[in-house]
Amino acid sequence: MFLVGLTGGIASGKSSVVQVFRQLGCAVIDLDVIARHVVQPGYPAHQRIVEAFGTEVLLENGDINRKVLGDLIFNQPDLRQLLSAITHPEIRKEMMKETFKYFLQGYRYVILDIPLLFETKKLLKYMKHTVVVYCDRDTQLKRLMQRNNLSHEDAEARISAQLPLKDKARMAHHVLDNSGEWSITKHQVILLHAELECSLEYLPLRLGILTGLAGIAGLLYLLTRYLLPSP
Ligand SMILES: Nc1ncnc2c1ncn2[C@@H]1O[C@H](COP(=O)(O)OP(=O)(O)OP(=O)(O)O)[C@@H](O)[C@H]1O
Repeated sequence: MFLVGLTGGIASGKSSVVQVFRQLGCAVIDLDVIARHVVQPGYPAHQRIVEAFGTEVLLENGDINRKVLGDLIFNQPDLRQLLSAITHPEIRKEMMKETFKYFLQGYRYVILDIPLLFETKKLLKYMKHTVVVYCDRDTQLKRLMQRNNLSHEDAEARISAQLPLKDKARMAHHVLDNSGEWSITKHQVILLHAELECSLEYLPLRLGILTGLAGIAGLLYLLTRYLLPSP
């Protein structure tokens, strides 16, 4: 099995593309969903956040108040780093668990939907392929204004706060150009899925694990056959 990191920019069409991959039967892990999951009450990261930032970051029902926490770390690199140090290992653990689950189910590749794949870079080394859902800036602006009911100025500000999509596209192995009709994008997704599904890059890990398991089974057999006293 191998990992495929998928990213894009605000309103570039990432969620729409992920939906097609899911419809094609692909395994998809959404890092945003995991990030929200690991800070739920009862999870270790939740407790550490309360210890580090105080109970003022909690809602009445005990959930983390993401807005308050976000405001607290805004422009405070030390606090932002502290929050990352608490949450990132938990997110990675959960990601590994989900990936292993898909490995056992026999998937050849798993898509990781990671909004900040190229900005944080930490997960890049695990990705065999990277995919950027791209669209030209005018289209991105128009779709963002329409979807979020934003003024031209607000939409511009949100797009400008991100790494330019053109730069991300330059860094990716595959670019899905979502500037045009949806049917054209959908066709690109189908082609990419076929390419990834045909790739033999899933074999080394699968063979490695199978060889490891066969080795352990062989060792256990030898131990029981020759080392344990016969009844
Ligand atoms: N090819 C297309 N033609 C027309 N509209 C599109 C196309 N692709 C996406 N859209 C619309 O553009 C908007 C943004 O798409 P989507 O929500 O998939 O983007 P996103 O990258 O997941 O956004 P974000 O990361 O900000 O949540 C949605 O309203 C979607 O319906």
